[in-house]
Amino acid sequence: MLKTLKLITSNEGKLREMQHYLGPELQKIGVQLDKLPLELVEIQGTSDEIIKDKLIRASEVGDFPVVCEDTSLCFYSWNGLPGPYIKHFKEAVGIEGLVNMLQQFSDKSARAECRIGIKVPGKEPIIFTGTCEGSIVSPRGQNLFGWDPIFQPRGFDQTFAEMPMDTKNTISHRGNAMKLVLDYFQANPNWIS
Ligand SMILES: O=P(O)(O)OP(=O)(O)OP(=O)(O)OC[C@H]1O[C@@H](n2cnc3c(O)ncnc32)[C@H](O)[C@@H]1O
Ligand SMILES: [Mg+2]
Repeated sequence: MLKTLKLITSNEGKLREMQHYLGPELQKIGVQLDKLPLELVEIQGTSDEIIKDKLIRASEVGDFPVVCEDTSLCFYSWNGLPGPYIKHFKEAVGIEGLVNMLQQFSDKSARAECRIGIKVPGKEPIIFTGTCEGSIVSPRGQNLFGWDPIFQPRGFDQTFAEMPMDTKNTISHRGNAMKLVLDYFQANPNWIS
């Protein structure tokens, strides 16, 4: 019988990417990824503090294995801001506004970070972090997931929004964190039983 891991997020884009990449791979090792669309409360703090707290809140949703995620977008010219507050910045000023935040700086470089937290009842929480270096550009691309149209990963001519999901998942912050999740499950096959 498959063991179930509930993915808790309010974000359809994250759900899609995580189910697309993790779903089939986890199934091969006997774990079924199920979705639970729910917005967890997020504290203020560093990205590490936020995911730790978010994971505690996720584990309080029910007595079953849970996975949650938190994404940061860090501008080097802004010493790491907006960071974990990117959602609020984007809601306040839009993606054009995010591009404008860097107008006066020649350094447009940015780092995307993804933290995936997993909590199995009775076991220690585990957090996996993946990053992706890139730069902030004028919006390009059809995929309208978050700030994808303005993030061009280093070494690529396309923004995330111009790439197929498969390509994005092989290089992205989330893809890199998801690889670590799979490595962990493969090394610890009985972890969630
Ligand atoms: O319920 P949760 O999982 O928290 O979903 P959320 O949308 O609130 O997500 P975050 O708190 O992690 O905030 C991250 C913001 O960055 C956006 N985002 C997350 N991952 C992204 C990605 O891979 N590409 C573009 N935008 C992304 C997302 O839409 C949010 O506006
Ligand atoms: Mg959130």
